[in-house]
Amino acid sequence: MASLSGLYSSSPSLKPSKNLSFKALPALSRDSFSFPHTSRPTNLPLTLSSARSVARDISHADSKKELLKDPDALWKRYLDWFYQQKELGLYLDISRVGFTDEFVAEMEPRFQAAFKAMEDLEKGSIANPDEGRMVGHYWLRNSKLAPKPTLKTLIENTLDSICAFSDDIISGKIKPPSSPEGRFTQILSVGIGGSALGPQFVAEALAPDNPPLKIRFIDNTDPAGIDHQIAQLGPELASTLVIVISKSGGTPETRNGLLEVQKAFREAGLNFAKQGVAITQENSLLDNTARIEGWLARFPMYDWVGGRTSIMSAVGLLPAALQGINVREMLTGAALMDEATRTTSIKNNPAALLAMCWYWASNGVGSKDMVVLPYKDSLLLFSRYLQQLVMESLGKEFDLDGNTVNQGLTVYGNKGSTDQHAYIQQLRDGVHNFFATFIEVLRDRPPGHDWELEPGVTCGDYLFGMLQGTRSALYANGRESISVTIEEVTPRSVGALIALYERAVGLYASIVNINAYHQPGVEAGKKAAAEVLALQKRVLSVLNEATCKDPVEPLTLEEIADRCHAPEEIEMIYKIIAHMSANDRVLIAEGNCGSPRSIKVYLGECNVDDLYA
Ligand SMILES: O=P(O)(O)OC[C@H]1O[C@](O)(CO)[C@@H](O)[C@@H]1O
Repeated sequence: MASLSGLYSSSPSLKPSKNLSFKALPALSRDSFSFPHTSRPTNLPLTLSSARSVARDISHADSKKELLKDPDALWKRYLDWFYQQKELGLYLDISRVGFTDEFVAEMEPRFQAAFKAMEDLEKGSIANPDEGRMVGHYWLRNSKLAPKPTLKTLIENTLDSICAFSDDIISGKIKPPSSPEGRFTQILSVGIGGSALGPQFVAEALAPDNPPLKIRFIDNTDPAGIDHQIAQLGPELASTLVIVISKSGGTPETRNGLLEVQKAFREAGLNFAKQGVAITQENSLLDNTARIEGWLARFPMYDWVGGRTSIMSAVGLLPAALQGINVREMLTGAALMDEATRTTSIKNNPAALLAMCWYWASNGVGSKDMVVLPYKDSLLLFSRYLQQLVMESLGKEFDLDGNTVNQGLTVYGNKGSTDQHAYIQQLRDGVHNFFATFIEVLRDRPPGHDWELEPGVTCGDYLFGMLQGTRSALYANGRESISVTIEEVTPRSVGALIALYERAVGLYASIVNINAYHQPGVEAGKKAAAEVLALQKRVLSVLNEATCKDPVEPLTLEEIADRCHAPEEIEMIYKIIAHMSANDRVLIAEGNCGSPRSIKVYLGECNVDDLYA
C-alpha cells in the first residue's frame, strides 16, 4: 500500500508510483492544451483513461483509509488547504479531495495561462471568439473595470434607474392603472434559461417572508403551467407588474409566455402596456415591441453579458430590488469575491481551488458528476442555477483549436438533509461516478430565535450533524467532497457565491481550452424545433387542400408525407397529428392513433384561403 506521506506530499523519496498518480497525463505546457482524452471512447470496456481512473480511485481509497487512520495527517491536510475570505465570511475546504502536490505543480502553468486569459477578458478582449464578443459580467459589479467610459456610465445609470424604479413601484408612486389596492403587489417574470434561473435562485434565497411584491415565474411554453400561474394571480392580475426578460428578445418560449399573458390581460379588461416591463438588448424584437406599445419601462441587457452570467445585470437586479432585496449588497459581495479570485496564487484563490478540484475529481474530462448539496432550504435552487452556469459553459464538442473534445461537467443536486432520504444511499454505496460539494451555512436562524429541542441540541444542530455525518461517511467510502461554508445567507454572501462559481467556470474552461461563453448546441435544438413547426404548417396546408375537395379526401400518413415532399419525416408527421388530435384541434383523425398505419386524416372544415400555406 502506498504510504500516506507519499500520496499527499511532494517528498521525492515517497512519490506515488507512476500508474497510480496523475502523472499519466502528458507533460503540460501552454501550447499543449490538448488532452489524452480528446475524443472520449464510449464503448470500450476498459480504456487507458478509464483504467487510469480506476487505478487512481483505488489509490485514493487506500490513501483515504490511511488518512482516516491518521487523524493528525487529515487535520494537517485540512489546515494546509483551508481557505477563508474573512470579509465575506466564506470558507473553502478541499481536504477531502485527494489531489497530490505533484498534480498541483503540474497544473501551475495551465493556471497561470488561465489567470492571464481572465485578466485579458476583464480588460475587454474578445473572450468569446465564436460570437466575436467581449465578456463583461465582472464589470457589472465594478464598473471601473469596464474598458470604455461609455460602458461604465451605462452600467452605473442602469443600476441607478433600477433602484429608482423599484422604489417608485414599492412606494406606490408608480401605480397600476386599475387596481383597487392602488399599488403593485405581484411580479410575473416571463423568461427562460439565464433569463429565469438567476431571478428564481435569488428570490428563493433572499426574498423576505413578506416582500413588498411577491414573485412568480413563467419559464416555459407549457400552456398548463402558464394557465396555472395566471390562475393563481386571480384578481391580483390588476396589480401585477409583468417583467419580460430576454437578452435576444426573440426566444420563442418567452414570446409565447408574453402573448399568453397579454391575452389574459385583454380578457380581464386590463391595459398590459401600463403594467409591462421589458429587459432586453436595444432594438431587439422585444425592445421594439415594448417601445411601440408604450410599456411602462424598459431596461437594457448587453451584448457583452451572457444569459447565464446575467444575474448581476437588470435581469437579476430588477426583480430582486422589487422584492426588497438589497441589490447593492449583492454587487458588493460579488465584487469582493472577484477581487479574491484575481490572485494568481492557486492556493489563495478559491475559484482556482474549485477548478483544480473539479479537474482532479473528473479527470479533466467530466468523468465524474458534481453533486451540489446546500444544507439550507433557501439555497435549494443553487444547484439548478449552477446546472446552467456550468453545463452550458463547459459542455462543448470542440476545444478552442477545433479538436473534438466533448467536454463537460454534469451538475445536479437538491438540498440536504432532504436528499439523505432520496439518493445519498447511492452516493455512499453505489456507482462511484460523482464528487460532492457541500454548501454549509453557519447561522441556523436569526439571533434570538433559537431554542433547544432536547437538552443541548437545536434543530439546526441536527442539520449540521447530518451534513458532517454525510461528508464523513462519503469520505470513509472513498468519495471525494468539497465544502463551501458561508456564515449567513445574505445578499452579500449570495453575490459572493455566484461570483465564486462564475470565476471557477471561467478558469476551468481555460485549463481545458474551451470557449465557456457560447452555446452552439442549444441552437441546434432551437433550429430543429422551428423545423417541426414549419412541417406542421405544411401538413395542415396539405390536409386543407384534401379537405376542400368534393368529396373530402381523407389522407393516410404516407400520402401526407408524400404531398409534403417529406417521406423521411413520416414519423414526425404521425407525432404532429397525434398531438393535434389529442388537443381537439381542427384536424380529424379516423382510425386508431395507437396504430399509425390505420389513420386517415382530414380537417374539420375547408379553409378556402389556406391560412396555413
Ligand atoms: O435571454 P434569452 O435570449 O431569451 O435566452 C434565454 C436562454 O437561452 C439560451 O440562449 C439557450 O438556452 C441561454 O443561454 C439563455 O439564457
